[in-house]
Amino acid sequence: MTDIILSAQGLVRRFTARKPLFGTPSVVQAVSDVTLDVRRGETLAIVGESGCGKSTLARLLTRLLAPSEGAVVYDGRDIASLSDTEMRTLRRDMQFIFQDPFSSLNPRMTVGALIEEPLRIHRMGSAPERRAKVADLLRKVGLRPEHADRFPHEFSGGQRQRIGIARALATGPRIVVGDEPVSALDVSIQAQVVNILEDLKEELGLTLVIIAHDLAVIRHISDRVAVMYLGEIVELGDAAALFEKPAHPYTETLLSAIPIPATGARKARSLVDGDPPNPISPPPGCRFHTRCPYAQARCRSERPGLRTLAPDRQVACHFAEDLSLAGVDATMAARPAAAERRFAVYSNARANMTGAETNKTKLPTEE
Ligand SMILES: Nc1ncnc2c1ncn2[C@@H]1O[C@H](COP(=O)(O)OP(=O)(O)OP(=O)(O)O)[C@@H](O)[C@H]1O
Repeated sequence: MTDIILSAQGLVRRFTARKPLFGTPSVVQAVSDVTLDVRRGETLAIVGESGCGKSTLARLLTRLLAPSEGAVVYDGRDIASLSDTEMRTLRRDMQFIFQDPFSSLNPRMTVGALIEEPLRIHRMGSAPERRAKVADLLRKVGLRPEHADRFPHEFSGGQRQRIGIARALATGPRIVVGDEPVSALDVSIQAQVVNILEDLKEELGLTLVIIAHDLAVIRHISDRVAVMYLGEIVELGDAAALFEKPAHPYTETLLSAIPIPATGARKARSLVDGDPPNPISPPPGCRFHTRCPYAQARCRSERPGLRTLAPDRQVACHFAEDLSLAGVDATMAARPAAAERRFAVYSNARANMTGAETNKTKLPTEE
């Protein structure tokens, strides 16, 4: 048995969008050539701003969506080639937790019926066995068996997401993919739900893929992190090392938006402003160059591929060595030496640009 349970191989997914003024169809490449392995038993987080293609990638991985190009391989088999019977097994093995616990649960079904539904679809167990299973699942997610007779609207957002988790676990999956499973919840509830997921992952030996736009949410539970920008993975690696030393300027930006716990409410200032470019016409060269404080001529013309920078670290940046190995980290505001080194890298990069080419950027100063 290999330690890779699921892998994306050169995945591309295009959507046809309509231009509002002329009605001419245009194509959005939501996922562009993504290659990624999910290791058995790990928690892999996929992070990035809204619109970068995270949900599309999650749907491709679970076959809720078919790729335009590339393949998804589960346990050594391309899932596009599975027979109907094998596909049913795959549906049992892979479950999805949706972002919005308010709209993803049918309001007309009792909680018990909602959790039991996947068991009935897959013809698993007799009616009494299914009822016992529902009670067990409710307990597992911190609810009570008698909650089975109530309806979703009787529960808070956090409780509804627990119901969503119980439903996802009903068939005994091996992989659970959570598409921003806590982002619709109050911040105070998010950690509770994330912790439940993590505990269940350990208890049941699951593999977890968690989609998030906020690194703070996944900081303590992920083993590895994949950072996406405009449809591409720009950095991938061991979570602790990546949080300690981001190698891609975009990862650094995401990290700099996380509050620093030791200093209370203070935040390090984000390095880039504005929205990402329109995915219908992504910039040439490195897609991040229009917002990157370190961008140089090469970045505007040459697209960097994902390459291995260190063991368990891949990055798509021409200058990753210069930037990451300079000792930059997200807490630079509290570490003057690191901030100075970063400023040196930043100044050198800026010195190589002409005034007209310089991106609109902020210096990495404290708030
Ligand atoms: N069915 C669709 N038709 C047309 N365009 C789509 C469709 N689904 C996604 N897109 C586009 O693909 C890009 C990626 O969308 P996706 O939802 O995967 O991003 P995301 O990172 O998950 O964003 P969010 O966090 O907002 O859900 C976006 O530009 C989006 O508008």
